[in-house]
Amino acid sequence: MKILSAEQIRAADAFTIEKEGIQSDELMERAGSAIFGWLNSQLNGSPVTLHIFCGTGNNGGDGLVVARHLLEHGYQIQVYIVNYSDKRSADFLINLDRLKDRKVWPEVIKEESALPVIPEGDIVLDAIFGTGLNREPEPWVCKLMQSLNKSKALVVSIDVPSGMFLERHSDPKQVVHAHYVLTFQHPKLPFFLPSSGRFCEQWVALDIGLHQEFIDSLDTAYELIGFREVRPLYRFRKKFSHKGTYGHALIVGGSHGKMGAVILSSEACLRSGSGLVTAFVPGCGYNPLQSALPEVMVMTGKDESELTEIRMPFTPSAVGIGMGMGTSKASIAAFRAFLESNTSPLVVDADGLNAISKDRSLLKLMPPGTVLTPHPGELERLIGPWKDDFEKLEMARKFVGEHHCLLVIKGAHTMVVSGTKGYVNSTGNPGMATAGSGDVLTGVITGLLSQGYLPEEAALMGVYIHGRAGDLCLDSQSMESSIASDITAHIGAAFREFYTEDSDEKEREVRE
Ligand SMILES: NC(=O)C1=CN([C@@H]2O[C@H](COP(=O)(O)OP(=O)(O)OC[C@H]3O[C@@H](n4cnc5c(N)ncnc54)[C@H](O)[C@@H]3O)[C@@H](O)[C@H]2O)[C@@H](O)CC1
Ligand SMILES: [K+]
Repeated sequence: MKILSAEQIRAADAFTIEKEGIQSDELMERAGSAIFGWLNSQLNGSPVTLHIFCGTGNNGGDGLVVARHLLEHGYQIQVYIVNYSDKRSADFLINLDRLKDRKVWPEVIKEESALPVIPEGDIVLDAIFGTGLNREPEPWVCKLMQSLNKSKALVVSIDVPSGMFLERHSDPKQVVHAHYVLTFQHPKLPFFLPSSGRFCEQWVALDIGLHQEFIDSLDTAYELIGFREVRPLYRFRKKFSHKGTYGHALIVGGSHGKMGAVILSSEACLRSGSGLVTAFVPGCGYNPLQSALPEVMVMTGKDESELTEIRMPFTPSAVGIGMGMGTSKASIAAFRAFLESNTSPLVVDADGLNAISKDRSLLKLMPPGTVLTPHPGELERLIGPWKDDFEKLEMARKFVGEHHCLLVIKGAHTMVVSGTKGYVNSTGNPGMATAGSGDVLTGVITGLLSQGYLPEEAALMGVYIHGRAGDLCLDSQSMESSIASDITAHIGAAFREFYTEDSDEKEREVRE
C-alpha cells in the first residue's frame, strides 16, 4: 500500500473532488461519516461522553462532521474549537453552521482560556491539526495537547495525531499521544518510525473513496508491504524441478561460542527453499553443525576457533555472511579475501557489517545488489549518527545510492531501502526481539536469493516471511517465550499462506 506525502494527499483529495464533480464539503462529509461509522461500531450507543477538539482547518471540519453524527445518534458530546488561528477553512465554517443549526455551540479555547477538565473514562476526539500542519504549534496549543495526553481519557485522533509532521521530526511535547488513529485511506510514514510510532498505538485506515487511478499513478517514496504486495512475488515450485533448480547457498560465519548463529541461519536458509546449503565455519563448528542439521553440508577453515580463511570450492547461488564471525584482524582479512573473489548474490549481517564499518574500503568489493541487514546500532556504525528518523532515512537512501546495495533496517517495522524507495514491513511483533532472530532473517533472505529471487524481491519477501513466521509463533508461544528457532519452525506456515485455498480469502481481507 502506498504511503503518500502531505502534498500527494492534497493532490489526491483535489483530483477526487474535481473528477467526481463533488463539492469539497462532500468529501469532508464522507471522511467524517467514515470516522463516525468506526466509532459507532465500537461504542455501540454507549453513554460515554466524547470531547471533540477541533482546529480551524479541515481536520477540525472533520471533527465537526463527526460531532454532528454523534449527536444525531444520541451520543453525549462536548465540542471545543481550538482557536489557534483566525482563519477558518470554508468547509470548517459550513460544518460549524450545520452544528449550530442543531443548537450546539462549541466552547472556544483561546490562549487565555482555562484548560478543559476531561473526566477519566471519557473519550477525546483529536481533530486539532491534520496533514496541513506546516509549523510548530504555539506554546499554549502544546499545553492543551499535553493536558489531553495527561488525561486518563481514551484518545482517538482523526487522520493523524495532532502536531505530527508527516515529513519531518515532531517534538514529543508538541504531539497528541493517540491510543487510536483513524486515518484516511492510507497510513502515514511517521506511524512506522520508532520516534513517532509510539504516538499512534494503533491505526485504522478508513476508505473515503479517493480516486484509485490517481493514487495508482503516484510515485511514492514509501510503501507499506503486506500480503497483497508480497504474494505476487512468490514463485510457485515447478513439477519438473530438482534440488539444483533452487540453488546451493553458502552460509559463512561462526566463532568459538557463537556457532548457534550459523546453525540458525543455515536452517532458515534451507527452510526458505534453497536446494542445498553448505556452511563454512571454523573447526570447532564441525560437530555442532553436523549434529544439529543433518541436511546441511559443512566445510571448515584451518583455525579451530575463528575464521581465518573462506574457501569456496563451488560457486554458490547466494552467500549469507557475518553471523557470529567476530571482527578479529584475521577474520576481517578472510572476509576481504572472500569479497575479492566472490561474485554471487550476497547478504551481509552482524560482524560482516561491523567489519565494513571498521574498513569501509570493503564496500567497493561487494557485488551490486548486496543486501545489508543492520540493526540500529550496526546501521549507525555504517552510515554515521543521525539527529532523527527522517535524517536517518535520507542518509540510508544516500548510502544505498552510493554503494549500489540494499539496506534492511531492522526494527519494529523493518524498512527495506532499495534504490530511491523505502518499503515498510507490516508483519512481526515484539516477541521477535530475541537472540538469533536476525540470524534467521539472514538465512531466509539468502535462501530466497539462492532460488533466483532478485535482491529487492528477496529482501521484501524475506522480511515479510520472517515477521509472519514470528506472528504465527504466537499461536503456541507468547511474546516472551518465542525464540529464534520457533520463528524458523513457522517459516513453512508463512509460505503456505501464499498458495493454500484461503490465500485468496486472505488477500480479500487485507484489501477490505
Ligand atoms: N482536503 C480535503 O479535501 C480533505 C481534507 N480532509 C482533512 O483535512 C485535513 C487537512 O486539512 P487542512 O489542510 O485544512 O489543515 P489542518 O486542518 O491540518 O490544519 C489547519 C490549518 O492551520 C494552518 N496551520 C498549520 N500549522 C499551524 C500551526 N502550527 N499553528 C496554527 N496554524 C497552523 C494551516 O493553514 C492549515 O491549513 C486532513 O488531515 C483531513 O483531516 C478530509 O476532510 C478529507 C478531505
Ligand atoms: K488530528
